Amino acid sequence: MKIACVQMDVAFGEPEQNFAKAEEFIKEAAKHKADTIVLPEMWNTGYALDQLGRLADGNGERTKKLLRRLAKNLKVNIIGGSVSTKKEAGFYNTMFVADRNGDIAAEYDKAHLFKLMDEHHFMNAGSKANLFKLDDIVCGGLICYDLRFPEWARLHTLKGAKIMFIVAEWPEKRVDHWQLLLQARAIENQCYVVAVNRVGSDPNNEFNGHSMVIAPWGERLLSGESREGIFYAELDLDEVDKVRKTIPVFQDRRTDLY
Ligand SMILES: NC(=O)CCC(=O)C(=O)O
Repeated sequence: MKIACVQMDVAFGEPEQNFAKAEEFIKEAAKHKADTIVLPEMWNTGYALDQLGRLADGNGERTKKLLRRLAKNLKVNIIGGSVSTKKEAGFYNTMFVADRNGDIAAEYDKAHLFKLMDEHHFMNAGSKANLFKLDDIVCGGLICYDLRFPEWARLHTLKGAKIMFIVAEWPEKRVDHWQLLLQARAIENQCYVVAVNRVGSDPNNEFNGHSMVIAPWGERLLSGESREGIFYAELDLDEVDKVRKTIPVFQDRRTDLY
């Protein structure tokens, strides 16, 4: 599976600009024969949390329409990063996934809200896991701060995920945590981790990308520097089974102890 990580800058509180840019990036990645294209977190509005009443996507309709159209026309899978959505109960940080047929394969509301960026004052947390199939491969999808909760990633790999997609607006000042935690999640879960972070800045933070693709043995297949652009990597899914056979962590877990 050829992966395209769209490490884009997000215009703060400017969905029109961001929708146009995301579309251009997706088209460019499709030209490079990507199978699966991944966008970053909250790419429609950025963390313009006090403007969500005006800016958030109503039930994600605009986002779903864009992703479905592009996925179907270009015959690609799209992990739509996440967008701010307005649903009946309030605002959410929502990931939509569209498959090559143009169907929505997943809708996931971020489960862990990040207090340091005030998310809990404005957003509601989701409470469902995010498992979906792309080209017959079981995948999981997490959003940014979710990465700090190993049990959450584990729950997805216990249910069969071989690729974990993680989308983020993870500030530069903690990028060392980002890199280490991503590598740890890949090694401990013996799965591919595909992680896309934004670049640029908003009124509160600087973001320096470092999107990463990590193999199940822990090798960094991609470390996306700090510039805006698309970064590519190839996944060989047989590697997951090989690594899980070599060190059978999933069989050796002491479920009688924990
Ligand atoms: N957008 C987020 O959830 C940021 C998480 C983060 O920066 C962290 O350190 O965790």
